[in-house]
Amino acid sequence: MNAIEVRGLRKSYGANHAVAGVDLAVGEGEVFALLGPNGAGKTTTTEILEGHRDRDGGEVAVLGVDPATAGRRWRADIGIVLQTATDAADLTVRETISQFAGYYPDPRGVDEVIDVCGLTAKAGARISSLSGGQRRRVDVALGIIGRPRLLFLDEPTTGFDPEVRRQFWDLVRSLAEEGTTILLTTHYLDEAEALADRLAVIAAGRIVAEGTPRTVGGRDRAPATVSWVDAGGPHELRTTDPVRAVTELAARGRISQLQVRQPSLEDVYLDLIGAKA
Ligand SMILES: Nc1ncnc2c1ncn2[C@@H]1O[C@H](COP(=O)(O)OP(=O)(O)OP(=O)(O)O)[C@@H](O)[C@H]1O
Repeated sequence: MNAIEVRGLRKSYGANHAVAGVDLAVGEGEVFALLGPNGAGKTTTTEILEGHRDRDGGEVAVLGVDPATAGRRWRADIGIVLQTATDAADLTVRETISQFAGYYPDPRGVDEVIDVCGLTAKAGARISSLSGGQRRRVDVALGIIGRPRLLFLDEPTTGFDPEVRRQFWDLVRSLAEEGTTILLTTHYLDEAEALADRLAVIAAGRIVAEGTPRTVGGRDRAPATVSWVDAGGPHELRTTDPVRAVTELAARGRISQLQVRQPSLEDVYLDLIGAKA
């Protein structure tokens, strides 16, 4: 059974077809990234999967259950880290996490979660005194405290400094190793590349490409860019056979600053969403 199975999902707000026929399958234990520009329909899609928004059409099964009719047991298997930060309460980090732990039948240890989320030094601090990135880590802690089988991460590292982002990636990897299925929404393509087994690019409510970070949108078959400088100045060549291009260049004599660049995930992504001519 797939952890997530979606067919023909549709959701409109008036005349705005925010989700216009999305098909999606995420296997158990997979880390799957949903990419797309602002307003593409990612949040609408994930909120339907989380059971937080109703849909106009299509079939949806999350952990084998339709989220529109799912009950408390299903909810205990789902972890959610939303875009909005935790409300600034007067409770401390430890108190907040302990309180949430009480909502679940088989929670992780509070101190273990505080530790893996890098919050040990702040465990006794009030939530209202935390920085934006620290609060975000509390959001993540609350998302994983219930030991979810499926974790939704909606732009989880926004506001993280580079070091904390790397720690967070390690945390996601260790959750994935434990078998947690993860649906990640992100605008950071390096994050998708580092974490996702597979990804889908969504634009204007439709999936425009799906694959692994290496192959999506024909990335593995796309032309490479060879650039160099010679007596005539800088040059650039797009070719599907960079080895041959480099061999020919080398035979020609004096060149410098030779570079061969395969298209990055960002290049492919921008092409897919029509951001480049
Ligand atoms: N509650 C709502 N009422 C009306 N329109 C909405 C509502 N929520 C979303 N929309 C519209 O639906 C479309 C998809 O929005 P959605 O939030 O799903 O996009 P997104 O891909 O998550 O964007 P972002 O990257 O900015 O978070 C947008 O055009 C948005 O304006």
